[in-house]
Amino acid sequence: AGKAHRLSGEEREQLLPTLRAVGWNEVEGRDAICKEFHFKDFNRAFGFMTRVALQAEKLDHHPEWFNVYNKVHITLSTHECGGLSERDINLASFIEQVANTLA
Ligand SMILES: C[C@H](O)[C@H](O)[C@H]1CNC2=NC(N)=NC(=O)C2=N1
Repeated sequence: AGKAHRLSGEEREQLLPTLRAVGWNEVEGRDAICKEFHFKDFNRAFGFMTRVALQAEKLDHHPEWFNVYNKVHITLSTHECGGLSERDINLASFIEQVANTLA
């Protein structure tokens, strides 16, 4: 499930640009990243959440998220280390894969 240490500056320079390029942003005043996903309808949005939820359980690493109808807002951070860790990058990558197959 990846280490739970906070990402170093160097690791961030390596890992965050790819996620920024697909719409992830850093959260103001918090060491976390977030992104809003839009789907055609609630059914697809919830299907997306279901698949992410199952992977979150498998990784034992869970998103903070808000869903209203076809929109899902996701924030990722590692509570154990109080900031971004490898686990967040891994989960974000998985989330992108699922979103791309469901958009
Ligand atoms: C007990 C359980 O392993 C821990 O609480 C896990 C669960 N899911 C988690 N999710 C996230 N985002 N951060 C954590 O530190 C975390 N810890």
